[in-house]
Amino acid sequence: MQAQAHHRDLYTVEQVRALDRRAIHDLGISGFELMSRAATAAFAALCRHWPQARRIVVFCGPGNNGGDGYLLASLAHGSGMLVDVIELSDASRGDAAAARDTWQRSADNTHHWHQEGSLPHADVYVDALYGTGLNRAPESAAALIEQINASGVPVLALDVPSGLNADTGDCPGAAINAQLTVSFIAAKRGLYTGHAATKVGALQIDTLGLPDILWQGMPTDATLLEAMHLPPRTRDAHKGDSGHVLAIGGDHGTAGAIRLCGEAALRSGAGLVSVATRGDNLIALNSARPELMAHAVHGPQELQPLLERATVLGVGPGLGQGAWGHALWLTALDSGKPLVLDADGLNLLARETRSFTVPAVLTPHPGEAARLLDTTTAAIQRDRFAAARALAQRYHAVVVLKGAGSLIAHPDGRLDVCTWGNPGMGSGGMGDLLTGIVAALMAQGCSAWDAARMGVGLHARAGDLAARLGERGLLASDLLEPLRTLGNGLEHV
Ligand SMILES: NC(=O)C1=CN([C@@H]2O[C@H](COP(=O)(O)OP(=O)(O)OC[C@H]3O[C@@H](n4cnc5c(N)ncnc54)[C@H](O)[C@@H]3O)[C@@H](O)[C@H]2O)[C@H](O)CC1
Ligand SMILES: [K+]
Repeated sequence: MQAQAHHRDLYTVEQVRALDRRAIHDLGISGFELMSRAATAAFAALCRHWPQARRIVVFCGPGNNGGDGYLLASLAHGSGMLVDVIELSDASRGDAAAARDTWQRSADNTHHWHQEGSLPHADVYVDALYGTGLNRAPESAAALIEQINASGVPVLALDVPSGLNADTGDCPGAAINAQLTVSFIAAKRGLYTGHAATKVGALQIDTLGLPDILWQGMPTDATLLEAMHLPPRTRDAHKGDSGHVLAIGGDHGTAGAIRLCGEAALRSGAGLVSVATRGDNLIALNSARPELMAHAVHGPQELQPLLERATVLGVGPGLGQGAWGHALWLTALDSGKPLVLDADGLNLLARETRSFTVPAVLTPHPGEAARLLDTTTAAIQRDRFAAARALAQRYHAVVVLKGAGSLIAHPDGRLDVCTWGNPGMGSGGMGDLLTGIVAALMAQGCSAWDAARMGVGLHARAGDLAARLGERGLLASDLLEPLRTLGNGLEHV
């Protein structure tokens, strides 16, 4: 399997179709040849992943995804495997019909799927129902998809797990749970975010042996986030060189959130970290982490001198949306300091929209994003790429849309996708850490864009390192040590 030509580029379905057209019209490689190469690549992956497989069932849909399946079935039959093909219809057209004929000539083991029928057992099921052509929730195939998922037989998905939207990562209805997905020619962006995490399984991208020239000059939509960390400190560095983060939050009795934010900023290398919070949080903060300089702030007048000394602000953890929190939030936004907004800092922004002129990073989860765009969480998750870009445009800020496959969007349209992280990170306080990490990186001189990308990557990779002791029971504070290790580029410790 060749490494994809541009290993980090992600494409929309339309852009992949443009690549197909270029392959066919400029390189003179026919659609049927592409289909044959796809089948060959997928069959090789099947044999590598399941070397003991002797019996397979290939489920073929009406389009070219089905065509890939028919040709894979022919290859498997030719290699001596026992092969059944179950098809949704015999209405294939064009290349898919030619592929179906190829299968029919090599074996006549084709069955039409009936809802009441049971599925033949096999070592592996091959999902060739729908690929990039999926344009709505599966109707007739929904019951078949549920049967396949319930069978317990491992599934190899061709190009896209059927039912997953290759553009958005959304599943409008039933969708295949694959153990392995082999996707052709280019990485579709929907394979990396949203429901993809539970549908795709292991993912292999196969360029089908096409020459690099195919991708040159072709538009891409997004980029896979790469591991980043700051360069080592110069030997004569002192704390003043690494900026001063001011974390603002922690209403009565909510010291935990702002403490995690401050600690994460310290562990991410900020030279100084101050905390502006309610007076009754001071003892908790000072005893837990004396390196944090905690200040009791009753209102804007006490906040002002702290703002003047700060390089970057982290606003929102535990802030609340009451009079106190709102007053501090307004003063912070009017200070003209670069900032990271999270949690209630975002909920207040949803109530009083601002477009930022200073470097700003917003870190909403889908619910906060919905409030910021006056829509529903379901709408956000239906197209996370569009939502992240809409937020970045509306607020003129770098936006991190959290969730499986966090997206980092720049107001100019650039977008990175983070594939690290795990479900254990859904616990409280994880977002507070990210706020502190990003603020600390900005305080050390990173642009909002670089700080958001580096911060999301460090946060998620720290979560994966900490999850090696188990995802269940993973706590935000478990990430603080790995954060320091990764932040220094020492991930192999
Ligand atoms: N990208 C490449 O270079 C290659 C792509 N190939 C394969 O082709 C499919 C895309 O094929 P296409 O015919 O466009 O669509 P699908 O096979 O995914 O879908 C078939 C057909 O089904 C209809 N449809 C869509 N959604 C539904 C639904 N929910 N219910 C019922 N019917 C639906 C719609 O009309 C579609 O056209 C790609 O994924 C690759 O596997 C080449 O074969 C290899 C190279
Ligand atoms: K498929």
